Formats: sequence, C-alpha cells, structure tokens
Amino acid sequence: MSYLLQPHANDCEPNNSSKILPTISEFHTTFDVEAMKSIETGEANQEEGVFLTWKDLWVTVSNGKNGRKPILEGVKGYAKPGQLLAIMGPSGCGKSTLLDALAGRLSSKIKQTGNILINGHKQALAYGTSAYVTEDDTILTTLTVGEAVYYSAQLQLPDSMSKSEKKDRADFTIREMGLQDAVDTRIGGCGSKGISGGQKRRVSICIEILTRPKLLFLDEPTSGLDSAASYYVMSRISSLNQKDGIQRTIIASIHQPSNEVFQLFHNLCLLSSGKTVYFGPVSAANKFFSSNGFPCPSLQNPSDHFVKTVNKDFVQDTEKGLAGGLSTEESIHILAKLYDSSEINHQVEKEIAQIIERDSVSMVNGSHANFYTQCLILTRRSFLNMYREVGYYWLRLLIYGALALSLGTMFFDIGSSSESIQARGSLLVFVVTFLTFITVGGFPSFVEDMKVKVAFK
Ligand SMILES: Nc1ncnc2c1ncn2[C@@H]1O[C@H](COP(=O)(O)OP(=O)(O)OP(=O)(O)O)[C@@H](O)[C@H]1O
Repeated sequence: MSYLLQPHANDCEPNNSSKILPTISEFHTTFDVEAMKSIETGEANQEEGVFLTWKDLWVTVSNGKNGRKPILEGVKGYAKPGQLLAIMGPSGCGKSTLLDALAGRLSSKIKQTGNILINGHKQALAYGTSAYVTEDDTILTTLTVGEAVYYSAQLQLPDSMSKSEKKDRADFTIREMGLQDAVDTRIGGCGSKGISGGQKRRVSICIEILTRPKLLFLDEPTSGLDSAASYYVMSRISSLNQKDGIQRTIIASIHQPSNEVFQLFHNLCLLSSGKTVYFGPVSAANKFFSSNGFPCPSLQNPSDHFVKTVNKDFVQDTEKGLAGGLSTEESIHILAKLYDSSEINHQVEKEIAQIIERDSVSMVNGSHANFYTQCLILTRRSFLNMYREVGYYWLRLLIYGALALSLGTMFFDIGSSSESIQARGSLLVFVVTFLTFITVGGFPSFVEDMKVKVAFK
C-alpha cells in the first residue's frame, strides 16, 4: 500500500502559498485509523463499486405548441469504479441535464427515455450509495467548517453509529479534503469574509462524501475558481479513492479545465447541442480530433480546443478556420459522424455490453438518523445560526428594548378608569401587530436554512 502515502506533485493550496506540499506527518494523519482499518479489514474490497451505463438516452422538454424540444439526443456512455468521467461541452449543450438524468434528479416536467442501468440493472440508487454536489454551495455561512460537517454527519449517518464514531468520520473527511487548518474558521458569506471559494467547494464535497458514497456526481466543481484552486479541488477528489480504499465512480460536468485538471480525468464525454461528439479515454481525444482534421494548435489547452471546436454559439472566423474553412455546424456534424464510425465508439459499445453482462451484487440501502435525532440536530443548528446572525436575535432584542421603553413611557400610569380599557386594548393590538410583522423579517433566514436541509436529502 505504499502508493497511498505518495503526495501529488502539485498538490498545493493557492491561498496558503507557504504550504506547498503537505508534510509527511500530515499525510500520516490523513491516512488515519479509519482508513487503515477499512483497508486492513478489506471492507472496501468486499463491496462492489457502482457501474453506470446509459444508452439511447433522450431528454425532452415541452416547447409550448411546437411539441417537445430535445435536450439530449440519444447519448450513450459508461462510468466505472475508480475512474473519473468529465462531461464537457459549450454552455447549454446539456451537461447538467445529463448529470441530473444519471442521478435521477430530473424534474417531473422533463421527459426521459432510454436505458440508465446501475450495475447492469434498472434500479433506483440506494440511500447512501450516491451523492450529488450542486453548483452552488448551500452551507450555512455562520457555522465553522467543523460544525457544518459535524452537523451533517449527525444528520446523514445512521443511529447505529455512536456520536464519537460520527465525529471521527467527520474529522477524517475534513482531513481527506485537506480542510484541517480551516476547521474552526467560519464559512462566511457576503458581508462576512470566511473561508476561500476553493475551501467552500471542498466543504460542500466533504458534506456529500460523509456517507462514503460509491457514486459521486459533481456539477461544475470548479466553477468560480482560479486554475490553481481548481486543480487543488479536483486533485483532492481524484485522490479520494486511494485514501479510503473505496472505488468511487466519479462523474463531473466541467467548463474549462486547465490541462493539469483535464489529465486527472480518465474518460471524456464531449457534448454539443445534446449530441455526443466524443466519448472515450481522455488520452485518445487529441488523436481523434487531429486525425479527423481538427488538430489542437500548439500551445493551446486541448480541452479548450475541443470545446471551442464544438461551440456553435458564436460565429467562427471560417477563414482562419476550423478544418478547411468549415462552419462550426458542419464541423460538429462531421465529427459526430466520424465518431459514430470510429473504433473508440465500438470500444465504448463493447464496454457497455460487458458491464451489462457482468454478475453484479444488488445495492443495499443505507440509513440515516431517525426523525427525532434530525429534529434535535436541526433545532440546535438553527439556534446556533440565529444566535450568530446579528440581525436575527440581537438586533431584535435591541428593537424590543427600545419599543418597550417608549411604550412604557407612553402608557405609564394609565390608571384603572373606563378610558384606560381602550388604551390597554390599543396597546395590545399594537404589540401583537408589531410582533407579527417583525416575525416576517425572519423568513429569509428560514428559507436559507430550508435550502441546506433540502441539500441533505
Ligand atoms: N426545464 C427546462 N425547460 C426548458 N429548457 C430547459 C430545461 N432544462 C434545461 N433546458 C435547456 O436545455 C439546454 C441544456 O441545459 P443544461 O443546463 O443541461 O446545459 P449546460 O450544458 O449544463 O449549460 P451550462 O454549462 O451553461 O450550465 C439549455 O438550452 C436549457 O435552456
């Protein structure tokens, strides 16, 4: 298992330039007791990873009176344990839709046909086997990194695990994502600076991998990050399998990976207007493009070249051009046709057939905390959030104090005559109305809290 202790050559955190490579002692703490236990007992090897295949996948949406508009047009592909698949393409080509379809998250208004098979069978993903990291980081900004992950662990992990085991899992996952130095730092948001964008992405991923899912979907994991931070986030994700011994299947939609990030992926699914232009090994993509008349110019990032070649949103300068001065539309059409008849496509079809034919174990449903524990944890987390939010408790307390003082002076010593009954009534109506209106002010905070709770499902 010596490879487990090999740090990645460029594993550096951009916000912490003094710490270019983790020290040996850090690596020893990263691969701590939990990882070693699961590796020693062979726990990870006993359980099979998730093989995902999809074929003839069509996704359509209603287009008003004009019938239905296709978003994905008969795409196919596969994802295997221990491998990273990148879904790439120009904006609006259907990356998120494909990811949502594979994760079973499409809304009921969207129609989907075709075969999506998990371990060769049509089955729903069992609880705890998959996780989906959305593009937006839905984390409570008032919590520290440690608190956010620990509360999540208490909510998501089963009651059969003790509190200390949940804490250990949370600590281990934090170290896995390289967040140990930021554990006591608040997440922060607009108005209160907290952890960096890259760290925020890693906290979101941390929360999602707490249940040790074997299938991980990531929607734009590097959006909004500079190239160094993107590399750091993606290299952490790609090294997860080596760290805890779980052979994860990782599928990520990604916009503009740097060359270093691109090389971390095993397979590439390149889409254009919902059609597959290329699906196959990342290492073979360059050869496929160059042998078909679209060589990557020297000094250009291959992934940029692929996306640029299949992007028809902007008029290309055909003189400078794509191969032979073709329009982008024609180039995409040619590439898609050449791919269909290519050896890579045949290999993909063979691979899909082999995955479907394999003998596979059906997935076991995991469990999460029971209703009572969830209520308790959510109340505690919500209280902490409101306690730290200045505008929630403390500003209100100040307003209530000022109001009590002014009402007290106005209605001081109103006596016990019959006129005072009317004054008492007015006071009561005013106080009730005021309290009702000020309660509405707490609604935005409640909505934020709701988003985080929904994200846990
Ligand atoms: N529910 C929907 N109703 C109508 N059109 C939709 C719906 N969902 C997606 N689309 C359309 O499908 C296309 C693909 O959308 P999708 O979000 O998958 O693209 P994307 O490749 O992820 O884009 P980006 O990279 O910009 O996030 C877009 O043109 C979008 O407008």
